[in-house]
Amino acid sequence: MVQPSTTDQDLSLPAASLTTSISIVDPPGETGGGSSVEISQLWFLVLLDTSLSVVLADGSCRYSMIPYLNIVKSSEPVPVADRFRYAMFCLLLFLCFGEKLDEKIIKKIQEIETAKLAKFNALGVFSLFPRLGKFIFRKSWEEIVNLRRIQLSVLQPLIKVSRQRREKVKQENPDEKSLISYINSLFDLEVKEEGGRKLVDQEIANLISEVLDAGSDTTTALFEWIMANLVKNQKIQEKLYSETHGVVGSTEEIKEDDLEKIPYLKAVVLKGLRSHPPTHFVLPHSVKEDVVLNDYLIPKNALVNFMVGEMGRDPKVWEDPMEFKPERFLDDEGVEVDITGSKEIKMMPFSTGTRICPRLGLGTLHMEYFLANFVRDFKWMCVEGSDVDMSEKMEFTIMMATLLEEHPSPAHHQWTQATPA
Ligand code: HEM
Repeated sequence: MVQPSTTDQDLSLPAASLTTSISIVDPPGETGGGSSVEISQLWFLVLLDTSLSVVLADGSCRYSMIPYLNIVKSSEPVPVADRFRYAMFCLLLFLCFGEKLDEKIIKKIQEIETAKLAKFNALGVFSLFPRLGKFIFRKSWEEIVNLRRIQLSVLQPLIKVSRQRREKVKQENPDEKSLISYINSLFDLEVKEEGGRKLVDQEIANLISEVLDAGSDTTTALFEWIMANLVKNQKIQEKLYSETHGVVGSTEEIKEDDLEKIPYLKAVVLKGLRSHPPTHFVLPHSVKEDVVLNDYLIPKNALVNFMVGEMGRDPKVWEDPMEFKPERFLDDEGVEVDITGSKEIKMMPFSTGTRICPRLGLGTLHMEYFLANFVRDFKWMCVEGSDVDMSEKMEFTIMMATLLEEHPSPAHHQWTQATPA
């Protein structure tokens, strides 16, 4: 979800975490089984060797493979969500700046974002009412403001370099139609209400920070929930594997165009979005005029929110709502469900209306891409004798209460869940 800032408009949203033992074995139907080192290497490779979204000047969006071949060998269990979140940070920073940043800078930016969100979450319900929150939690608020200063000091040099580069390219070729990045589009933005002025660095830093938070935690939470469900529901995992394998085979890389050919993959992602939406509320909205709804008066400017989590789990709308049944999203013609709210609202993980998540397509694409690659390359299982703990924990998004961990072992590669804190 969107990064809470220190303006009155922002809020931080709830989240949850998981604990289980999971081992990776050969995909169904495959023979042989790589050694632990090979599997270990592949695991990290799959996480970090990822496609990056590249938006062209004509508005088209393409994925090009830009590898993050950051193979890590570790004998310690590694929290899966942390690795995934880092991979998302790499992706999103590339999207923002149009270039692969130095790893140290990526980690620094991530560290500041994480600290900021943690502080904001600590405000609890007062994050919804920043004016009050500022007053009651003065010290925490000062810390948040300080973190934002540090954040600006890290982002500002990057913004400066990008701005100079942009100006140089424009001078040399005013009709330049090459690759653009998010930051370049921000440089071109004009604030009409304020005489067409351009955005200042602090505003650009805020918008970049918003994308990082909105795009990393949401996707990470959803990924962890879907993987946990696939571990619990082996038949569904096998079906997903065979449908994915049927389209791409075992040797080829799964590309964006391939994802379109795997309706079952889309159904699995939709199922995850329905019963484990990363945020159980949207950002606060308000009505512009007094409105009467079902005999209730909603006064002008009153804050309004929606119980997104409850909607997707409503037994009046969804039979056996917590059952993992991706089939219910499929009909003879493929995937059948409207998640934008334009026809009906049975679930709204991305919200609806004019403030609907602006990167709904990108979020779904990331999820499908990672899941397809994960399931095509490995079989994910609980380590014998353990089960997945599906309790929820509220953070910035709804995470698993016990962290899912990847745990290298001499015999084979395993995942275990961390002991709940
Ligand atoms: C599974 C993935 C995602 C989910 C479930 C999700 C969900 C949401 C929701 C519920 C909102 C609030 C809308 C409202 O208040 O009405 C939102 C806003 C937003 N999301 Fe996403 N999102 C996802 C991925 C992403 C990604 C990948 C990006 C960026 C790369 C992104 C960028 C944003 C931004 C910038 C906003 C704020 C829009 C505004 O202020 O009007 N989201 N998202």
